[in-house]
Amino acid sequence: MTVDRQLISTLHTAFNGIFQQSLYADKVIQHHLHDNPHWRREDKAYFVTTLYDLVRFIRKLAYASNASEQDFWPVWQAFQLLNDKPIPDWPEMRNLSKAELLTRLDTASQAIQLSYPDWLDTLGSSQLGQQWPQVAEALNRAPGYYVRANTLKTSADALAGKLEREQISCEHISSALPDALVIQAVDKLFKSSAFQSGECEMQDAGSQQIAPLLDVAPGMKVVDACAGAGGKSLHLAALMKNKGRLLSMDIHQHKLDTLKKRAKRAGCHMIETRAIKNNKTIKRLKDKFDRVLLDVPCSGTGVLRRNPDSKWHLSEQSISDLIALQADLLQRYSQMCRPGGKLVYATCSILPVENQQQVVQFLDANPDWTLQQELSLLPGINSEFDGFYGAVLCRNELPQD
Ligand SMILES: C[S@@+](CC[C@H](N)C(=O)[O-])C[C@H]1O[C@@H](n2cnc3c(N)ncnc32)[C@H](O)[C@@H]1O
Repeated sequence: MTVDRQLISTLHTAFNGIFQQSLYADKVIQHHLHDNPHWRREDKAYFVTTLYDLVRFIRKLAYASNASEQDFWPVWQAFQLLNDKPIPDWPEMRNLSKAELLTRLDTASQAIQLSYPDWLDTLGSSQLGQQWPQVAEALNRAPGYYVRANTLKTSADALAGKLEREQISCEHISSALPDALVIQAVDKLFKSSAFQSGECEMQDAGSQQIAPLLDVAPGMKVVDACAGAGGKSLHLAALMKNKGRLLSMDIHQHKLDTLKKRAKRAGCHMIETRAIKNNKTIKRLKDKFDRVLLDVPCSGTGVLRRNPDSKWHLSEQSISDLIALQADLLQRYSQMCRPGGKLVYATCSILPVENQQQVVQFLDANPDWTLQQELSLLPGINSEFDGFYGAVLCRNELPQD
């Protein structure tokens, strides 16, 4: 295989956009794909997978090639060598061999070998012990792509047939995830008629395991208090068969606006949205709901496969701020649940300090709640999907007089 100079020059520009101008990798990728419509399918695939891998492994590649993390050429050359890809005869290439790179890496620290910041490697090890290296490695792999059949409009079988007819090959995952399909050719999905007519939503198969924890039924009153753009609200509406009340809230109106558009496409007419302006918005809803979903802001460490650049943007301080916010939201927003109702506390974090430890602290301070069930999806340990956590908490009935 020859290496195309124009493709690699574009990769270089994209790399600088991410590492020198701090642009988000997905935005940079979208921009360059748009600017290069003539690229062949394999060029596009090489560009996207290589750029994401450079982001994932930048620390390791820079160390192995004895270069700065800002220095594209040796980093890219190390990537090519370590992945047994061709090295062109260009003046930018150094006199490097794969054996030399591997020898340097042999004596590198675990954080460098796994390509994580030191502080995150230390935190991961202290939180997950011996499981951490496996989880860290799994989070360094490219993600799979999944859709959820919108059962308000179709079934997973009918959707699979329709996607296949549109040249999007797909497969059922398991009977435990009846509405989930894994798909190839993700680039074709958004233009497909199945997607445009609201018969499916793109949603990781791990994420699809959160809404069912709420054990909703048609006619219930449910609030999704950190709804964002509505991935889980749409799933809840489908599980409720569009019957009852589903209030989707967030502090950001623009996310709720996106949610409204998605809800319209998906035919989820039961969804009402409300922006949270202050604590009064929450207090007014005290004891009002049968079910409360708190899909709280978190480190996103469970979804690093999709957002590999975020491991370089996170910090110990940002995680400790998030932990304080999560505890506060759990305490205040849980009051919207009626006695006898249920709340699901969820994150896309793999860190117990954002998950189990938050729940233990909440239960210690709130004896009228009990833990019914916990789900902890750890990539590389018990899940091939993204990392998610969900705890089902029940608010005890008030004692009868
Ligand atoms: C993990 S994301 C939610 C993802 C969403 N549930 C989904 O499935 O697509 C967390 C959301 O919490 C929102 N958020 C942040 N602070 C909040 C607060 N004080 N109250 C409610 N929502 C908040 C963020 O805007 C973000 O949309």
